[in-house]
Amino acid sequence: MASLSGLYSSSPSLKPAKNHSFKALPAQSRDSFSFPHTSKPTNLPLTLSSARSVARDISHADSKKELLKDPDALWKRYLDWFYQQKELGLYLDISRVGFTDEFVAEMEPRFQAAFKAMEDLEKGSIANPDEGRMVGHYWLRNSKLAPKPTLKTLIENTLDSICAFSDDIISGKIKPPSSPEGRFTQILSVGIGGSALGPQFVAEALAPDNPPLKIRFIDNTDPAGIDHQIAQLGPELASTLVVVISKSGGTPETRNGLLEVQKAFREAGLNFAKQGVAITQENSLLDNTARIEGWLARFPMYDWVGGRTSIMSAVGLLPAALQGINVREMLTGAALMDEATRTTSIKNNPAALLAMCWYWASNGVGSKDMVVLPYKDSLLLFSRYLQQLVMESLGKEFDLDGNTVNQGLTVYGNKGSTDQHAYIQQLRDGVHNFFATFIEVLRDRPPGHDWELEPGVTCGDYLFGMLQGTRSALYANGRESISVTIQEVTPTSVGAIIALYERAVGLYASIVNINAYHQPGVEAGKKAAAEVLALQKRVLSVLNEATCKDPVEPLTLEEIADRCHAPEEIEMIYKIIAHMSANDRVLIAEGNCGSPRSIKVYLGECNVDDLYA
Ligand SMILES: O=P(O)(O)OC[C@H]1O[C@](O)(CO)[C@@H](O)[C@@H]1O
Repeated sequence: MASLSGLYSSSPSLKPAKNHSFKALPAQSRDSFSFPHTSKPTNLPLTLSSARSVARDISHADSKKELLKDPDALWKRYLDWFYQQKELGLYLDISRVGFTDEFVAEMEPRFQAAFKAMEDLEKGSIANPDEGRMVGHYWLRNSKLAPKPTLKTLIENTLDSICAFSDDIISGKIKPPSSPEGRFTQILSVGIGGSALGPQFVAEALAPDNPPLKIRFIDNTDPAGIDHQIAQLGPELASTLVVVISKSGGTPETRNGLLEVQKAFREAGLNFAKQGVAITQENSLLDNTARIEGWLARFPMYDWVGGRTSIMSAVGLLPAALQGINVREMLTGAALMDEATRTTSIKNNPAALLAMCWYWASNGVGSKDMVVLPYKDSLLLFSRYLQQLVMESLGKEFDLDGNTVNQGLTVYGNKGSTDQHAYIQQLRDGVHNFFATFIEVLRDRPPGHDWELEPGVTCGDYLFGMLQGTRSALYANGRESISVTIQEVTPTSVGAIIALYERAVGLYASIVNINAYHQPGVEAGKKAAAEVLALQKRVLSVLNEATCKDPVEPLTLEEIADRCHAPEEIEMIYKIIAHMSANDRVLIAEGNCGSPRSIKVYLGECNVDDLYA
């Protein structure tokens, strides 16, 4: 086995690399931040703007080379910008991001405005103007901040009822009606987006090896995926608590998941209502269904908590508590981080430091992607969780003044060191379109479990070495990185990093002047999907009419499109037919579906009732 020193010897040395593309001094205008800092082949003619961009890169690369040549200066930069939240044992290192003092000074007024906006938001301003809503996820971990006493009471009562309900489920006081086990053993969580990603991340990060209830997720309308989850439960369906989560209560994927699960319950002769729990806004479709059908329990979601920041509401807390995770500690960790990120000094505010680095690294226009690399298996889903938090919040067409800005920040990542054997080759040597965030966890294993797999070296030392080696290798090749360090993966530290990123996203949105709390783009896709399903119904009706003729009249795609009065939708009609035909639906497609021009379609049977519908 290679020794650790051997491992390092194959790493690139810390010498200045060619083709740096670090930034120089910040440009003065908003406009000048819009030049992506990708390295450009120098044999191509340079436009004025790209020449300016390259000039900034070269100038900054020079200062970076200086730092690389001078470890003392780098260490000083490390110490100068090192942030620590003592109570949480959380550190932030931004020394490997190349911002300058001038840049920090330039950002100061924007940050002061962002801090003020955040203060107003926490006091209950309408921080989501498009939807006319307050944004109150910070109140969930400090109910005293809620702008009205009724909200404070609601938050506290909900938390108490979550804890009491989960205690009763775990202890067996509340039993499934027909399970031989006599207690609930499984959770089947049905929800999507913010109604799944938080619970998934928390389960992966914090659930004990043998939780009182194991959790599974249906987070899509993929029938095979749903079947798989139900099949995996097998006879344990009888002891499964089905937690249906949807803030709006009308999301189609979640509704479909619920209907499929209810069908499975019927087929197994089980009473779904006695095992169903709803987490949703009062009087939503889901809430009304649960109330009318008499489900086991209902927990509230609030108008003022967005899906992607709902992890500290019943959405995240109930599934966590049912798995035996200490949700009050999660809330404490988040509250401590909230406190730390309220300071209006950029240098002492870890969320502001993150937002500032994101701005620097991506020129404030998302020109570079954020690669999130937790070196800890249990944090595997953090990047997926952040994808929604960051991209749904920041990916916006218009700014708050109505200007077209097409903002965003792309997030991806999986975990280290696994990714070192996948895409880190490109990060080190390939297209320079990213900055990295390392998440470091100092504690490798619970105390007393460690052992040395070779003299002086543990498995965790290797993981540590891989992280540090990758950070150095990236930096040596001009690739910027942030490091967030926590002591251990605990409910407190997980609560803290969630709160850290929530606040960083909010501040970043302010400094780029966008609404972080709406998602108009998602609606466009949902609307288009509904139109496809409406078109499918028209296609079926046209085909039914042709099938009911004597003799049956098989139709070409053109004929179907004409009769649907949608000639412009012929491609979609073809796709609808190909999909239905692949699924053995009533439809018969003569010819080869791979050759759209050749096919003629009719239905397997004529439905006379539909003719007059
Ligand atoms: O909780 P709901 O209302 O079902 O929504 C699920 C997800 O869908 C979105 O609205 C996007 O469609 C997300 O913002 C949200 O987290």
